[in-house]
Amino acid sequence: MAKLLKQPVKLALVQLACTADKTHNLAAARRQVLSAAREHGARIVVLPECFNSPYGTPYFPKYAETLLPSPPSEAASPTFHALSRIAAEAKVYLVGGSIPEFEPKSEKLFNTSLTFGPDGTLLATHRKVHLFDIDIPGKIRFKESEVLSPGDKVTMIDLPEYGKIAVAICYDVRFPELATIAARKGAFLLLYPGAFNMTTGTLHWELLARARAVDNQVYVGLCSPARDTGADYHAWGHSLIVDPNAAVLGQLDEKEGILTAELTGEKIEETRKGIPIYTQRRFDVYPDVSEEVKAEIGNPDPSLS
Ligand SMILES: O=C(O)CCC(=O)C(=O)O
Repeated sequence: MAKLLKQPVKLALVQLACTADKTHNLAAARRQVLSAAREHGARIVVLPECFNSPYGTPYFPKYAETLLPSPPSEAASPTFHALSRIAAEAKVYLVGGSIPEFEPKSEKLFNTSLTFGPDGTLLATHRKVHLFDIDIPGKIRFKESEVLSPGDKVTMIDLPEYGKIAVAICYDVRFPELATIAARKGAFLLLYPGAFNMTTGTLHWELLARARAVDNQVYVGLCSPARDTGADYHAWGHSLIVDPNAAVLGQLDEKEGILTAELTGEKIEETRKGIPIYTQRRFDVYPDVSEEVKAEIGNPDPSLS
């Protein structure tokens, strides 16, 4: 089998303290990404979900930027241009967390992640596919779909010197299908900018990272904003990197910080050799039940039915 990860690579997750001031957030992101590259030697750097705004449905329209047609003007998307410049300055692959995006043609809002290469070119755009709609009485109610529309694709990105990675956003991590398709298409690393909360963070954050890793025998990184108890939404923090055997290589607490880990192809190969689920799958006994499920519960986005 061809090597999934061609050479070792240092990954950094930047757990940024995100404020209501976009200009401040972009300057802070630049400082931290440069530090991840220059002081920690990272070549892939990740920012958190909604890193340049507070997280919450009232904020999405207010902070949204227009990305299409691409490339957007500086006025339409200051964040697009800031991320492109930061990636080129730091000479890293930069998974730019996510930002609220406004698409003028459809007049829809999306939660969108932009990834740039070390020369500052845009490599991929991922719009959050699964919107965060939950209601746990007495704990948390959140309905992204009141304001946002979902994306519709698995996002794979080819990093020529290393191999393929996949990017998705926060609630997307709860859907094993997305991760497994990405892994089967050859991703060595699944990255999720995310902002879990104080209820589901304790319950599921680490569990989901480890689950996606053990399901697929690939590296997984979840990158959160730092917790701000003065904000409306209290992010869980605890950004973490998990290896293909589901061991946690490192995890931050709730404060601002940079987490790094060295990823190697040998670890993926050793894991898959020891527990060879990769070649033991029984596709002959896994029927595609998606049509039956859609017939029973409908499509989550009625516009897709
Ligand atoms: O899945 C969860 O519990 C949290 C998801 C979330 O915070 C998000 O999608 O932004």
